[in-house]
Amino acid sequence: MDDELELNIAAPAPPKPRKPPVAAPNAGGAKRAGDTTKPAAAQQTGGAATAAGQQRTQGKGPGGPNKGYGDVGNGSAGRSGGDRPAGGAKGGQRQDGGRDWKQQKTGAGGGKAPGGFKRAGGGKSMDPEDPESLLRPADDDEEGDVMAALGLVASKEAKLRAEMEAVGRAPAAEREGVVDFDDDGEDGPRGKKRRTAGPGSTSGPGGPSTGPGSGGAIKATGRGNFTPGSLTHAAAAANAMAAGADAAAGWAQLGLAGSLVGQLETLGFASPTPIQRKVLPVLLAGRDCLVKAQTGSGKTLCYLLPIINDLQSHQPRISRGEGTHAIVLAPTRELCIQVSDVACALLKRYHWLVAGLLIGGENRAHEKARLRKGVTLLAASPGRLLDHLQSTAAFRTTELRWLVLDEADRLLDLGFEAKLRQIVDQINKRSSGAAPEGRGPGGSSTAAKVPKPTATAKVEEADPEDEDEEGGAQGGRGGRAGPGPGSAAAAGGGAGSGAAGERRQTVLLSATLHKQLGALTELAMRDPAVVGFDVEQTGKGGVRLVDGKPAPSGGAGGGGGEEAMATYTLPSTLRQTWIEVPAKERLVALAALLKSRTARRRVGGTKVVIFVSSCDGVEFLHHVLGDMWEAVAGSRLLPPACRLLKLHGDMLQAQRTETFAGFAKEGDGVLVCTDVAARGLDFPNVTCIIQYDVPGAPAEYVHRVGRSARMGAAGEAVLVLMPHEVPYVNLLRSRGVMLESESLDSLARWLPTPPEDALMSGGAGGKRAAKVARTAAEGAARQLAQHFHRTLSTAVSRDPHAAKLSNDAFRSYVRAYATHSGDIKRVFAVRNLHLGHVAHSFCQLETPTTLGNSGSQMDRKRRKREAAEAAQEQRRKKMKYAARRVTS
Ligand SMILES: Nc1ncnc2c1ncn2[C@@H]1O[C@H](COP(=O)(O)OP(=O)(O)OP(=O)(O)O)[C@@H](O)[C@H]1O
Repeated sequence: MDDELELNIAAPAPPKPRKPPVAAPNAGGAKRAGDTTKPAAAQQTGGAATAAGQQRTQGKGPGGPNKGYGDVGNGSAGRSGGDRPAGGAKGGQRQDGGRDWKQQKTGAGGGKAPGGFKRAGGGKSMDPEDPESLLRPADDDEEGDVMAALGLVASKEAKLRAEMEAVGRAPAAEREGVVDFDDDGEDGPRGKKRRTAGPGSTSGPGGPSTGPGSGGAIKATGRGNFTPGSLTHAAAAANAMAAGADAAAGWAQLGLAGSLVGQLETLGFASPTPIQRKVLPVLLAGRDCLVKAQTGSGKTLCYLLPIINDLQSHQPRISRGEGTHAIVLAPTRELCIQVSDVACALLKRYHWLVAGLLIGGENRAHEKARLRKGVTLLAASPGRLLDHLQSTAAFRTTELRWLVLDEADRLLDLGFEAKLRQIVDQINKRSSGAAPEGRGPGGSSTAAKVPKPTATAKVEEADPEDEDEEGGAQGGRGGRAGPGPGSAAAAGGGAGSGAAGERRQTVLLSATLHKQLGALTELAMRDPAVVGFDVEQTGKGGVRLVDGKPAPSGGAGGGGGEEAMATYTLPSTLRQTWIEVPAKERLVALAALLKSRTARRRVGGTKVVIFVSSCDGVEFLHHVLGDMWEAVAGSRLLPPACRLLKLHGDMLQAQRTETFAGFAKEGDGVLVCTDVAARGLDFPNVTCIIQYDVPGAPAEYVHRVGRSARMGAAGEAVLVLMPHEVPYVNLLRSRGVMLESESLDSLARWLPTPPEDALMSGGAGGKRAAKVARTAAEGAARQLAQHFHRTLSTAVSRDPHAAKLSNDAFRSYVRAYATHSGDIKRVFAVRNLHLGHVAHSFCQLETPTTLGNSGSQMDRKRRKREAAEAAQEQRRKKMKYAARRVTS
């Protein structure tokens, strides 16, 4: 049976009974009656959507009734998907990469001379015009397959081109079940703040003051970037407002309560986006749902609105004492903060519903206290949630009705899969009345008396979230959080059945969701609707998701399989280019790109995000492009109002949160970051994404560039590639991602030039460069830039702090490079790196002969500990100072 391709995740799909919630003991909540139903309007809407033929429920094939799938939206039949990949655990990949490195070093004759580090041959040659050559195993050279694959790519390309031409810059079209928003045109006025308390509103602005943020459970205000009434992705809102009353009716027609519609208007969300129109009826009708939709298309409201609509409708009202009714899981802390902020804003009119946050890096004791009081809607990162599920007795989830996996493909990846399984297991145990370890059954009050597990205090240092982001557990500081496509397919038997599963609605969303079938089994979804996928009939009466073209036989090995075959749709307002840059010119090219992209200030601000593969890399660039640059060049690289910020997983949470909020509020700014900022973050007005270090799988590319061109705004993404990396462009193309090329020479006027005095003091080389500078020939710009680079490198080598940053960054870069997996590894093979030139781009005057220890897990932990100690010392000094002032 072709069970690898089929979604076999559903139990029979009876209408989900809503059990009357069981009031938590000692929670003070009166027993409620009649709270089991959804609002009638919601049900009607859901029904209407079904009747309208949007929804096709298939099922009851030979494989059992649990193969039923509703396809909402695009139902066109397509080709079957790819195979399950052949494993490719990260650890193995890394070892593999390590071997590459060692072999290369020894094979190249000791590696003393820079050239000695260059690849010592090996590896099958790739045809840059043939993306399929990247997918085949090295020994697969059957001509028939090649021609077939090329034919597929060519036809896919032709189709995409035709589509792009047809769409042009025209209004939004929904292609392949994914929504575009370019009908929203240019930026418009922001949504006016209107204080419209809808009919169902129970507490208007003047209502009880205990908003969701005031209960102690939320620290929303000022943390995230969501400020009610200050939508900066105003295109959709403007468009909707232009439609006037009709637009406002849009929310109500979907079946949302009047009070919620009123709050949406207050916040400036005048009408639903296309993806919201599709998803809301499904969720309001009580179904589970898988959603694949473009970055920046409004997926957050797709799940928050049905959740809030559901929670606010209960009579008698839900009380905090009942514990948590909805959990939203997200892979990064910042994304959790963002979701929690939006939830808080939407909950303003429902003071009895409380939103909160559980993320690594925060104080556990405070979180426990909040959980004890009760948090109705939780945004959580997996590690910290699991931690509390296992150790916080007062954390009540018996009433859990909603489980949302935002960026689900990332959460189902290797790094998170085990945690996710344990989370679902814990939730199911609790919901079915079984007590978590060390607790008496059910009763929270009993449980609350259980002595605090001693392990809890100890884990304060060994933060489980260390392993969550940036592939920490595998790659350390220099590690890459590459998705292990299909990795979750190894999940065992479903754990999510029984009472818990029956009551719970589960939602999975991502711009790059694909078929992690095994892990979906764990989630026990029933009869989930799918939005944004193609589906097709299987020969056995079932239905399966179709996402792109099938994998060539034999697969890509390692990281191929399902993800390898996925195709993606990006906002048509996003201009995507790639630029080929030799390794040794990378840094000056980056400087030129930055200058060119920040030179002109856009209305609303100019923001650039630079993606780098390691935390060390971020630290190095932040120092060199900031302070160091100014010292060497005599002037700032960036315009005066443009701040340079950094964000990575090794920063203390307080610094991370500050940067996150700061960059969101900033008018102009440049953020150097790792992939910790690649998913879900909604920084307003990001005008350009620069991928300085290559992403891993195409899905990572999609999420990185998705930080720009959100909600119909214009944006740009530039991918910097070394010559040997150019075939990646074709790989992207085969996934439906089309890039134009830009040449380094087109940036000539922005390349840095050394100050005249530096030239004159630079010996014979400098004098020659000075002469070139005076002739001002355009072709000389790169030469001059090289000279500037040497001056900069000398300055770095003389400054011990900068030299250390440079060393660490170089090593982490090479380590991260070695962790590329699957088909990507054929393009980004570490043996293809000219290490001498790469070292040069990190301002090294000589090629390091050893990769040393930087980037190791231990090293990473040590640095984090040191940073924490330094911060504590600073706090201590501040308190001492404050105390002295008080006494004097
Ligand atoms: N109906 C709407 N009208 C106007 N703006 C909206 C609407 N819905 C969402 N937005 C805004 O659109 C932006 C993008 O939304 P959101 O972050 O939910 O996108 P997303 O699809 O989850 O993106 P990603 O895939 O990157 O996570 C946000 O600034 C949000 O406030």
